[in-house]
Amino acid sequence: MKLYLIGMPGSGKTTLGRALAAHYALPFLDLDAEIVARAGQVIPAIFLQHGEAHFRQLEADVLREIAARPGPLVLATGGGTPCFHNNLAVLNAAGITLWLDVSVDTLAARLAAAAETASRPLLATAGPTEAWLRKTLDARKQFYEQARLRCTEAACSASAVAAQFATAGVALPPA
Ligand SMILES: Nc1ncnc2c1ncn2[C@@H]1O[C@H](COP(=O)(O)OP(=O)(O)OP(=O)(O)O)[C@@H](O)[C@H]1O
Ligand SMILES: O=C(O)C1=C[C@@H](O)[C@@H](O)[C@H](O)C1
Ligand SMILES: [Mg+2]
Repeated sequence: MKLYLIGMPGSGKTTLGRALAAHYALPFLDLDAEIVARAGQVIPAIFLQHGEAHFRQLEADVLREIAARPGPLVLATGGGTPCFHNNLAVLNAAGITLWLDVSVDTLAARLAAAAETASRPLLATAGPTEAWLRKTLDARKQFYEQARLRCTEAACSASAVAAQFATAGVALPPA
């Protein structure tokens, strides 16, 4: 069983993904990091040199490769992953999707640091962070809502999510 974390930039997919992988003793992968390794360029450079459409194609290709691998893993997706190239269908077909449903206020506070913005090209070029987050969440919610499971902000810790999985009968290795 593969576990796929989806949600807005700053919602904590990478952070929670690492924690859940440790909790269940599963391999952890971060889709953004896999794309960087494949392209040999950091994400802002991919956007700058080749544009978003090229990034989205790479993202879709690498996602499908990971989904086709045998064995369980935890994958932190990119913020936009479920919203392009029918990726949501791939995610829901091959594993359990979990949406980290975090408020715009919290996202804005977490992403306020300059280093957080610089590594996220859509944010870096968008103008005021909070307005971009609100507009983007409005557009993406229809995709995120199709996740099989959802954690709201206070319950997005590894222990709370593991308890939710146990209740939902999600078949992951015992912690
Ligand atoms: N539960 C949490 N409580 C407080 N801060 C958090 C929490 N989860 C993540 N953060 C912080 O928020 C920032 C963004 O987290 P993270 O990189 O895990 O988000 P992400 O969803 O992977 O973002 P992206 O989509 O851009 O890759 C980091 O500085 C991280 O330390
Ligand atoms: O929200 C988005 O569309 C993105 C989020 C990041 O995880 C990266 O995948 C990239 O910067 C695009
Ligand atoms: Mg991340």
